[in-house]
Amino acid sequence: MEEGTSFLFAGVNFNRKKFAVDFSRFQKKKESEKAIEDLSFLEIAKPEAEQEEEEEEEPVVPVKKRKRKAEVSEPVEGISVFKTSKSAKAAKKEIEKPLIERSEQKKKLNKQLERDSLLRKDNNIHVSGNNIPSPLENFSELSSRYGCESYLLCNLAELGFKEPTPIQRQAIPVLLSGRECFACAPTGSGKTLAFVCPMLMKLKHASKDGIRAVILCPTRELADQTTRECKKMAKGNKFYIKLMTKELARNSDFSKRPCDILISTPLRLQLAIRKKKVDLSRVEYLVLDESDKLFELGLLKQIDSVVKACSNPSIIRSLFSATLPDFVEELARTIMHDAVRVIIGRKNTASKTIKQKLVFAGSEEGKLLALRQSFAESLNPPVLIFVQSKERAKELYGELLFENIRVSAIHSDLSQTQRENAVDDFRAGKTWVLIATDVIARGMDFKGVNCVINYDFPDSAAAYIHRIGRCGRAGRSGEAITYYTEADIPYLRNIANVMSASGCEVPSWAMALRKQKWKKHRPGRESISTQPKDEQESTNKKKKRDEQESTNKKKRRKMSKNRAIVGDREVSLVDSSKT
Ligand SMILES: Nc1ncnc2c1ncn2[C@@H]1O[C@H](COP(=O)(O)OP(=O)(O)OP(=O)(O)O)[C@@H](O)[C@H]1O
Repeated sequence: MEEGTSFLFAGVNFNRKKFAVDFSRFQKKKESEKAIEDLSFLEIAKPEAEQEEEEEEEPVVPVKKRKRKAEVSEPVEGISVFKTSKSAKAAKKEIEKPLIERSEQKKKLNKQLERDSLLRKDNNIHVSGNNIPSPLENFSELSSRYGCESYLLCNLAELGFKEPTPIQRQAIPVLLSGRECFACAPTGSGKTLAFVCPMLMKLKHASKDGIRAVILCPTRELADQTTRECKKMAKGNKFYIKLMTKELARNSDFSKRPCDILISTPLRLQLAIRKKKVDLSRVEYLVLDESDKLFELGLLKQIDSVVKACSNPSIIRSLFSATLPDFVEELARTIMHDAVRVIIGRKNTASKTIKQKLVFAGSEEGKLLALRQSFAESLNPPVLIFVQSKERAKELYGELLFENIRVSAIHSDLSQTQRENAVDDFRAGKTWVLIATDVIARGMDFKGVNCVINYDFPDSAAAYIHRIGRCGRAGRSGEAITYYTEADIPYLRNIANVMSASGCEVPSWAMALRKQKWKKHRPGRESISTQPKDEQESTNKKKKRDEQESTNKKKRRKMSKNRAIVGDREVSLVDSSKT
């Protein structure tokens, strides 16, 4: 390994030999078998159980037992052949008691295992790992099994959460029992609560002993939303919950400010680590939300520095996402210990409550016409429209602005305040249509979005799942429309597969297309405009001329500031020796 490269990168080429022990832990085994194997008291009871079965098949009494029987007493016609002593009887009872207890325990355990597997089956929960805790039947088990404080149960009730969602049923007990976890569950299925609730329960109370939990999110918007959700859940218990802003990352010394839970994007936290503004050595819980995004190449180094800085050996790490590619699991296994894997439904599938549709738009112009037509016929706001770049977001915004539709756009060229306003206005219903790049494709919880339109074809199946997952959340229904052009056809099969896996109708020819080796699909597209092409060209030329003119003006103004007229000569005021 290169010097300075950390263990996280070592996992990129997952060495199965080197990690044979860890790897073997994740080999699939029957859950019930495992639970039985792992309970120490059953290790003693197991041979006995086997013996019982043997006894049923073969009526021969084992030597040991016969001997003991003879020692105790064998009444023949009412007379004891051997003298029975009180102490022998007592000894027999003593021996029998734990055996009975063990067999009772075993019966109980088997019943529990049956209940667990039924509950998991009903909720489509798939688990693997050692000795996995029982799923929750209801929220009140949080207090009966784990001593949850009443403030948290009150908050759940206040939020109207009557029953745990499938991911919450299983991931909460896993984390509460101190186990690491990687979890994959559909979009909008309540993953946030699945990691926030056990975190609050384990941290118990606010403290000033430094940062104890970190949640990493791939975007500022999601970090902001998670902070708000965390605060809602913690209401009534004065935890210090902080969102890492740029300002805090640069200038605030966290050793001087109390912080129990820190929520950040990887970039900001890495900056604070580099500037020695945070000490993460006491962190007990680390959550990587949207973990597959965080494990993408662009963010991997930042994640690595956070993982390294969280040096507490008893840290509990967990990964959550609606999509969990195999490479992320393999990478995660190299850093996690005895982790439990929880998958709800099938891995990498879209939420079943979304009606998905493909629309052939032919060309870029066709897309705009199709969009206008669907707005005229059946606009059912709020609607979220995804495009592939910030330039295209601006172009489409320009086109829709004059259509008497309350529209706004969000992309990375906007300031943070502008981005926040766009999200807030959409949430508050001030705008009906939000045009967005993939910056808000993941994790954002807009409660009532009715329809997601993929104006530009998504660049991967995962992007598709996350984008359309902005509607159809928490059991609500939603609609997803994906426009495609000739350029997108080779990539249609990946999306068609996702659609078909969640029970939507897909044209058979799309499923029969050749399998593409996946690479990000972002083709060059004509600009979004209904202007005829020659007009478009002249508008573009004019735009360019105006831009050039304004840059020249700025330059001239700057230069004239640095020059003065001395006598009849114009001289430079800039010290030429310094330039
Ligand atoms: N037990 C529950 N009962 C009802 N609603 C719930 C429950 N838990 C969470 N929710 C609600 O479900 C919605 C989706 O939750 P959340 O944002 O955590 O989903 P998610 O699985 O993280 O989605 P994504 O994959 O898009 O990030 C939220 O509005 C949340 O308030």
